[in-house]
Amino acid sequence: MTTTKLPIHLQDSTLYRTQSYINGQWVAADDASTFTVDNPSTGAIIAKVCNLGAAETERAIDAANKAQKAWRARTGKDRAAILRRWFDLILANAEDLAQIMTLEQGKPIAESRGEIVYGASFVEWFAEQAKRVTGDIMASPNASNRMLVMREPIGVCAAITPWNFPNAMITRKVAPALAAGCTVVLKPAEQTPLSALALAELAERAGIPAGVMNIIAADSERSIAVGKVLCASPIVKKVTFTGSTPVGRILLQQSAPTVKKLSLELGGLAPFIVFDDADIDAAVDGAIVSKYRNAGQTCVCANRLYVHAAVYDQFIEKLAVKVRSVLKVGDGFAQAVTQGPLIDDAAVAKVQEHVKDAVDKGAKVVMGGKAHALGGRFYEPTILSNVGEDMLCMREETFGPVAPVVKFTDEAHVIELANNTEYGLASYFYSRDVGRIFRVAEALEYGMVGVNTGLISNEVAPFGGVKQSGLGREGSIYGMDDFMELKYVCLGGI
Ligand SMILES: NC(=O)C1=CN([C@@H]2O[C@H](COP(=O)(O)OP(=O)(O)OC[C@H]3O[C@@H](n4cnc5c(N)ncnc54)[C@H](OP(=O)(O)O)[C@@H]3O)[C@@H](O)[C@H]2O)C=CC1
Ligand SMILES: O=C(O)CCCC(=O)O
Repeated sequence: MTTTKLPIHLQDSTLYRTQSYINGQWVAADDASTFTVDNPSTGAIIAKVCNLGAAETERAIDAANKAQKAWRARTGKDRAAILRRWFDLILANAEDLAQIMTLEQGKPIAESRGEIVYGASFVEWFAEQAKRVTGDIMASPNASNRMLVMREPIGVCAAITPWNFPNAMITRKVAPALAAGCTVVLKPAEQTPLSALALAELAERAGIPAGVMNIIAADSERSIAVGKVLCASPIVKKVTFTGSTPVGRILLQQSAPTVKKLSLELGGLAPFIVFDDADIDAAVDGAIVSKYRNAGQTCVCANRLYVHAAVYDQFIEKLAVKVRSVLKVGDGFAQAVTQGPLIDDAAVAKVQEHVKDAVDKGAKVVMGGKAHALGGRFYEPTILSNVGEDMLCMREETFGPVAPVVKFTDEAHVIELANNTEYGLASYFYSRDVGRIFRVAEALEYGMVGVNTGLISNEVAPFGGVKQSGLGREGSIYGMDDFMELKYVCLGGI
């Protein structure tokens, strides 16, 4: 653990871990190497984190495998009690966890506090679900047979998580895995390992046994080797990943030789449609939440806004007024800030590229459209009008605070445009016509549809996408299914 002076004040400084966690031990890299983590608001180095690799990952898999037998043998009720202690500890330490998150991820402290509660909700939910695993008895076509179906934990799971939700993407994977009786080896993103390691510290205090939850921190280069080991291992039975579609494809490919089960939460290109019968003020509020949460760095962010011609000017005007009045860019720790920095220079470059491409092709900058005066990784909340389908921001996930607004006139055509993508994660629309609500919700080729709301995520909802946005669902009553196998037992000679 670190004993050097921390860059922030924590009530409990022992949550600020820089070593990885394998088999209940805090460990450094075999070669003692480290990587730096910075504060995206200032660029200041906030930690040197041990940089683990392939050999340490093999040991973590081995530990998870050894722990698996005893963990799965416990009752669901027993596992639930331990998860519940983890949940209580996360909430008891919520302020420290939020401080760590804003420090390494940059999001406004209010959003970090919200994410800790959101992340904890998955631990509570799956602690409850651990007690509710059931099987089935089927009517046999043969009178002398009896047919049973049991649910069993799949075994050792690998989890790879992104930087945009450094807490909730971990709990949304680890909690259902542990509840089901699986053990886990998790690799967080290079940019946000501290939140993951703090969660491991609390897991240890909660009594999660050695080897059941292991965390391997690594920089981007070593992450590739870690990923290869996790995918190639015949011991690992499942990979669960949140991140970009290209990396999802790599993991799928790497897992083919060992025929693993995969859950993939990948990129999105969410359409946000405002029909002419919509409540425009509500649509503006929904667009702000959906587009600018986490500075536009979520996979369910509205990426493409389609607004009916009859309300287009009114919508843009109201959106611009609201963005100016409610969004404040700055350091996530500063008072009243709602928009932190982007995660790194590459993220800023991607946003700049999308805006430049749009402007070059004829888009009009309604507001923003440039780096914020604060400099660094801060980018102005941006609205673009006169947008066309050929622009990059309409074809690729921008992952930044840019709202391209397109005019449409026809319901069938806008559905066609919304569906004209390889992605299928979240979609949104605003309408007060009940017939249209059903028609459009059914026609959108997406895993999730928000109707008259821009915020759809919670622990009860099945989160996930169709097409190349991924495989499987997280959270909800279905979230443990991906961590369990069905076993059919046939009793003969009755
Ligand atoms: N669906 C979503 O929620 C997310 C989507 N994205 C999208 O992806 C874009 C790029 O973001 P980025 O952070 O690069 O996302 P990545 O998909 O590259 O990273 C997500 C996670 O995967 C790890 N990873 C990357 N490559 C490999 C590999 N070959 N083997 C094993 N693990 C790997 C990363 O580790 P490391 O950090 O060490 O490289 C990180 O833990 C964003 O602009 C956005 O469009 C990004 C994050 C989340
Ligand atoms: O962006 C992601 O990777 C997850 C979306 C956050 C959420 O709404 O759960």
